[in-house]
Amino acid sequence: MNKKKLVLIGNGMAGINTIEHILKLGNERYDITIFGSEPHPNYNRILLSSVLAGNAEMDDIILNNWNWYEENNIRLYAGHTVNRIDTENKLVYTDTGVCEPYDELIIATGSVPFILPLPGADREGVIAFRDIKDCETMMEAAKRYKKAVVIGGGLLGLEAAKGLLNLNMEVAVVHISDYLMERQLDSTGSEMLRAELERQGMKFLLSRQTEEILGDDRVTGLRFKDGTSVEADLVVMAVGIRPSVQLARASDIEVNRGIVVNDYMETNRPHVYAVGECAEHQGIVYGLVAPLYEQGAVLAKRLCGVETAPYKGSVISTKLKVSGVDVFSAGEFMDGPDTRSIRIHDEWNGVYKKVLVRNNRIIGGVLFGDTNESSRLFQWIRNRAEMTPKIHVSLLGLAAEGNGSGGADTVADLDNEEIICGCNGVSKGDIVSAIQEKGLTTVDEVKGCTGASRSCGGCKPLVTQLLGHALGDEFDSAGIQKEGICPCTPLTHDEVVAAIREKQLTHMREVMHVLEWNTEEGCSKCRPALNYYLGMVWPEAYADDRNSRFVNEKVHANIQKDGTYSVVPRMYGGVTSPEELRRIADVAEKYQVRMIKVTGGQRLDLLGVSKENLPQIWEELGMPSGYAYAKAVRTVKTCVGETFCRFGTQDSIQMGIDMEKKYERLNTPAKVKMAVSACPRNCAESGIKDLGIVGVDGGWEIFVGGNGGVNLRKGDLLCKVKTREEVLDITGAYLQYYRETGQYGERTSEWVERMGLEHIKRVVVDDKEGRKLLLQRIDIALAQLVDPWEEIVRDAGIRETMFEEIKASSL
Ligand SMILES: Cc1cc2nc3c(=O)[nH]c(=O)nc-3n(C[C@H](O)[C@H](O)[C@H](O)COP(=O)(O)OP(=O)(O)OC[C@H]3O[C@@H](n4cnc5c(N)ncnc54)[C@H](O)[C@@H]3O)c2cc1C
Ligand SMILES: NC(=O)c1ccc[n+]([C@@H]2O[C@H](COP(=O)([O-])OP(=O)(O)OC[C@H]3O[C@@H](n4cnc5c(N)ncnc54)[C@H](O)[C@@H]3O)[C@@H](O)[C@H]2O)c1
Ligand code: SF4
Ligand code: FES
Repeated sequence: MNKKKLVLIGNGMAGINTIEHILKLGNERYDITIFGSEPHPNYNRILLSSVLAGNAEMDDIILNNWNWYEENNIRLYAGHTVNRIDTENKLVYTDTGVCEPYDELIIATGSVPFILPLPGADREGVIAFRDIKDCETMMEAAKRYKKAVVIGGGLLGLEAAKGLLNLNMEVAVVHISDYLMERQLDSTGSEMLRAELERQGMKFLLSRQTEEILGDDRVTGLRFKDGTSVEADLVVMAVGIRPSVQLARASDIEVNRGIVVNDYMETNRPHVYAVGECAEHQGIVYGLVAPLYEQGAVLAKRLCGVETAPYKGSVISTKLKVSGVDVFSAGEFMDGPDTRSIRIHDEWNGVYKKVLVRNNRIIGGVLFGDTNESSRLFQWIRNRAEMTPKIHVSLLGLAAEGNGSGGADTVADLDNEEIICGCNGVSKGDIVSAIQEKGLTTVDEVKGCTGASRSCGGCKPLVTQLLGHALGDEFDSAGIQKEGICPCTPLTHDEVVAAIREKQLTHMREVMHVLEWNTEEGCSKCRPALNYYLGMVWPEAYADDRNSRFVNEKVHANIQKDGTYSVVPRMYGGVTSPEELRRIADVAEKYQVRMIKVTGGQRLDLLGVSKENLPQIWEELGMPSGYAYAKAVRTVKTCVGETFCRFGTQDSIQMGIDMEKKYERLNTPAKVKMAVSACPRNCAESGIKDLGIVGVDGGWEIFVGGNGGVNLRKGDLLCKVKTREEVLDITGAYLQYYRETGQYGERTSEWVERMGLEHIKRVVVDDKEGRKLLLQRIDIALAQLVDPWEEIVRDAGIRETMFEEIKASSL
């Protein structure tokens, strides 16, 4: 059957959720192409608040990595914005010159933050909070500035403010109303929230309307309509969002506030659908994922020809994601002439519960301080349940139990239809049957299997309780805490490596089979990890599985946001020569390389190379790969050292070259950056490298576990040695020990903290016999390595396979 072309505009949460549903339905109909303005794979926007607050890393919030697109034969244009849709001829056009035909088109362009049209709103330091870039800007600003002001005391503003507090900024929230979260809370709940947030260090400027943003180039403060002002060197606007509809409007698709859709998410144009925050259904535009996912499920079925009930709108609930503050709100919460309420206000415990009733039906509620009952309350609200003496007693009973009620009894009491994960619409029954039928034992497995806890993560405690309830005596609470590699297995990284050694497992399939993976092929999380572990344990016998590597490692170059690649040849110790520079210049001219950039690792990066030209460029450069794309030893940065510098006490350049020549291409759990400085002035920044060497009088100091990236960490002094040979011995043993005990993806900065510096010292420095064995093992590993660029240039077979793969992949 000839496949139809399905095009999705918007690589965000709602659009990709729809595609996931289509894939689950068994996608035989469509060739899928996705356009996304952001240069990232699909990520969990909700958890940006957690990243900002320091409770998650950027890597943790990727929902579907680059490999997922490849594995599902999806062509992704990341960093491409669609700027025109021709609905007559069924074509979409991008700002990058791509034109793509479609048979069916989904618009999922989300929202844009509303920026108050104030004088000075374009000053540096005035931002919104919507995407990874904003989050990074805030994290950077927090390193240099002290005073942050957030405009808007809604969900987003308070989560941003809490994140900035955690980043050690002084934070004031400017709010237009006289109480916070007035769209979700009544005045009592809001007062309690304000008091708690003030206790945590937040300041509030309520009932203020900003008139002007002050400053020259960069913001210095805000002036309000009442004449008062506040100082600020960072301003975050969180005053609501607007559906992103310009594209649809310009393409003659009906737009009101959002893109108007019917109960099947169809727009007024044939074969064009809209889903997510950009869509308007029965006059409502939603701004939370739960309704957007409900829309996606209906649309996916519609597109796959599976019968579906129409989408009839959603009842929504919200939870604030600020640690130490439990707030839940759903349905109506403001008293009216025709409403009655049941209220529990326990000032001693800091708990407030309010349930609103109209015509004896439960129509809404607020929980503050104890949100354990939120699922049950939400269920009552969704069903417009009748207020009964039983529910009344149950509500009062909850008050008597006070803060922290819940636990096993709470989940045991829930009906099977009750929704545990509001974001993904997963019920207690769904989770319990998945646990029982598929033998799940961890939250991660439940997440992989049912989707519960995959979005805001607020339901994780309930999922954990359900596991305990469903497994009874078999429930291993310690086991629940351990992090499995991925949802395919409950085993941890360490357990898998131990089993590979003990059971002599030598192939990926064998590992999955013997260790009872619950998927046949594994997934994009476990396959690269297993490929690394098998290669590390069996360096001579194991044949690297290229297909299990991430796309950059497969093509030995870094993909850039515009779909081109970057080429970084190795320059040992950061030293080059006129001949090398000439070759680089010739190649750059011949292949019209867009930019040559000096990298932080002291090499030259050729940017904007088209994939077809990669092998010719490698050949004509005649230099080894710099491995700038791999989980491997990257660079050794050096200072000029004693040869040229007055302060130099050692030959840092030669030491750097020796180390780089010895360890180049070595696969490691995560990238490894090194540096050698010839005196403690540390011009090569040895103190923030995975391995940093510093020359001192009569020897060298070896620093480990440094990191100059997002999680800045100063390296620890491992030991001091006298000779070049000792440096190579200790660094070799250190690298091999990291290779053997590091978890795939774990940088040395995390590994050193996990293992403990003293322990590493004992193994690598004090235990001479052990060190010898580590060095023997690293030598075996190093002996297997060949330069991938040279191999591809030399071997037409490999080149062809790689090219087929590159062609098949749009990434
Ligand atoms: C910090 C933060 C915390 C949040 N917390 C919660 C929460 O706790 N619970 C909750 O339910 N919701 C929360 N939300 C809201 C939730 O993230 C959104 O409702 C959801 O992401 C919307 O999904 P979407 O796919 O409609 O839009 P988006 O996720 O915004 O995706 C749209 C994508 O389309 C791209 N795009 C737009 N125009 C084009 C174009 N012309 N061409 C190509 N690409 C285009 C955009 O760049 C974007 O990547 C939060 C939002 C933020 C910012
Ligand atoms: N935990 C969650 O569920 C969560 C977290 C973050 C974001 N979100 C979603 O992201 C979207 C954006 O969130 P949001 O908080 O920006 O939107 P919002 O519309 O919910 O809140 C904006 C707030 O800004 C206030 N405001 C408006 N104009 C103002 C002004 N001139 N000065 C001061 N305050 C002003 C409003 O009174 C309102 O309380 C929403 O859809 C929200 O639901 C949800
Ligand atoms: S680290 Fe010391 S020796 Fe090296 S360049 Fe700087 S000052 Fe000179
Ligand atoms: S409630 Fe948000 S992920 Fe489950």
